[in-house]
Amino acid sequence: MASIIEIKGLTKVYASGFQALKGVDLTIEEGEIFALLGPNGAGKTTMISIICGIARASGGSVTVAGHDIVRDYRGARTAIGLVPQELSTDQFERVIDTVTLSRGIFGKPRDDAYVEKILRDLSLWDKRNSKILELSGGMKRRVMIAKALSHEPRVLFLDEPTAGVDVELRRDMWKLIGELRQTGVTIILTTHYIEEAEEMADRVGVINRGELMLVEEKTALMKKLGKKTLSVVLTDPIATVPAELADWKVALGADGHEIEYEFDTKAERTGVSSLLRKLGDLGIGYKDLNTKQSSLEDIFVSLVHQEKAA
Ligand SMILES: Nc1ncnc2c1ncn2[C@@H]1O[C@H](COP(=O)(O)OP(=O)(O)OP(=O)(O)O)[C@@H](O)[C@H]1O
Repeated sequence: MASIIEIKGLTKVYASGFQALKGVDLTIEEGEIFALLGPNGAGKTTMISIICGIARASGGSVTVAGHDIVRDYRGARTAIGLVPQELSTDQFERVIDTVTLSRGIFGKPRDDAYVEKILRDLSLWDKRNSKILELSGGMKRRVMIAKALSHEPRVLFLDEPTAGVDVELRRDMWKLIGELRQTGVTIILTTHYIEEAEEMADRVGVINRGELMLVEEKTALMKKLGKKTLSVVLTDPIATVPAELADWKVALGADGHEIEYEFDTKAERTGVSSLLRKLGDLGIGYKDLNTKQSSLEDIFVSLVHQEKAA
């Protein structure tokens, strides 16, 4: 895969003296969905704003589709579509007009067929003659995406695409973003929601206090850092954990019907078979076994935790 964005040594010091980015290096591959995950104030919006030319970097360099964001601002900006956190569009304008106008602002020739295509892709075609203010919140978000895609960008930034929306709309948005990726556009999204990154991203970057702490393929990340929980479903419930199981640090679940054991999938000895043998020795019968992979959320919390401890 070819790279589409190259970020090298990016720093940002605000006028207040606050250092929001501390030397970020990152390459985004064309066609991927990259999720930038981090707590409040981590530097996500600062980074996006610099790439999109809304804020100035204090140091380092960024190229988008081969265009330097400072020396070749126009080239870089043309390659980018940005869906900001806040809805920002004239509420009285008709959907089709606002999207057509956005395209014009980028100096692209009028192309009604293309505008129709994105409105159809985003299920907005039936609403094309509605005023923005007549639309539901979910539809308004779709209009923002249509506007961002109006000039045929190669990279689409979504800054917290599902902040403050209900579960149904969030799932809708995920589906939509998945469909957009089929069109070949590279998608970078920022999110607080680990579930969102887990659901959609090919790669995940974790940013905290202006530093990119890790960038990994999502599945590799889950495998590498992931722990699993084994649930042993007992034939008969038990009231307390027998002292003989102290070495495994198990917990009781499901009102004493399950024994839960967390183990490290990377470890040479996971302790799973010895635990099961021990249960046999103790005459504790079981009828089922389940394992559950820990989520990206656990990984994220443990990373941020490790950094704090360090
Ligand atoms: N104009 C500014 N002047 C001074 N400090 C700023 C400015 N803008 C942002 N900051 C600070 O820079 C840090 C990073 O902010 P940024 O908005 O990039 O974080 P974020 O990761 O996007 O957070 P959130 O998830 O809350 O949007 C924060 O501590 C913020 O207070």
